[in-house]
Amino acid sequence: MLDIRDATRIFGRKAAVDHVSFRIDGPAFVGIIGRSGAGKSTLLRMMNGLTPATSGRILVEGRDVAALTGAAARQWQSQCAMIFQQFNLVPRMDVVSNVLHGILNRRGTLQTVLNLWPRGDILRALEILDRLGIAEQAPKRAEALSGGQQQRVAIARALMQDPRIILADEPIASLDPMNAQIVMDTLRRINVEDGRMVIANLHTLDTARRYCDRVIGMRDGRVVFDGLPSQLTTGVARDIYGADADFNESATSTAMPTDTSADVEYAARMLA
Ligand SMILES: Nc1ncnc2c1ncn2[C@@H]1O[C@H](COP(=O)(O)OP(=O)(O)OP(=O)(O)O)[C@@H](O)[C@H]1O
Repeated sequence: MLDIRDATRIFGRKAAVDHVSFRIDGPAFVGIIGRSGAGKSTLLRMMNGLTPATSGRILVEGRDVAALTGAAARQWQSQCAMIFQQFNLVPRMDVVSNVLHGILNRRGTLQTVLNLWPRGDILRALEILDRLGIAEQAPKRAEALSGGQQQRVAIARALMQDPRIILADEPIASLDPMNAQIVMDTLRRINVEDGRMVIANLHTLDTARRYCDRVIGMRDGRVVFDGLPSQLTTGVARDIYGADADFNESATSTAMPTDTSADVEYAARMLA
């Protein structure tokens, strides 16, 4: 379904993404790992057109989405939702309006300015929030929510687009372990229950091992590992991260400590 061929992005004289090729058939959960600057974000942004490719092709069912412009590019972006580390919500706006913003580009300017939404869209936004366990937060301002709740609102906004692919750029890097687990469980549920492909840049190995069907390791813009989580040994990880012999992978751990936050009950339900 997604076939990346020789995708390259050059900034100045540096190749941030350097002749990357891989193919994903079907709705897999794929993790991309690598040290800071390896090219993970640039690759993700190339997939949905936020960063144009310098060369190469990104084929989705045979169509090169890297070559799209104008309305066709925007239409592809709506099928390929993106989630960011910093959530990218409108902080002073209520949660349900933030979710409705997922379909902003399908609406007229006047409706948008007046913040008028069809009843059907509002009900769908509330349904999605309910599914993600945060329906009771709908009337609150986004800025009043915890980081984990805000990331779930961002996921709800992505789902509002009804995307085929969800691209998550370090979705849990700003969260404590409990919320990180809730957000990853949520993404996994969407992947399994809806059959949507999820590609997530992850900064911790244990998360990649635990949630992904497949892991791609990047180093200096290139793919240096592409395999199953079980093949991601400490030696392989050391190679991906370019770390020396005293590489300690527990430093990249998000293991969950005992915690009694308000989200524990929801986490327990998700994990049951
Ligand atoms: N807009 C830009 N202009 C110039 N250089 C850029 C730009 N975006 C990324 N780069 C460079 O491209 C390289 C890859 O960056 P990228 O953000 O894709 O890496 P990353 O693996 O996602 O790192 P991190 O985990 O720190 O986000 C880096 O050297 C970065 O400085």
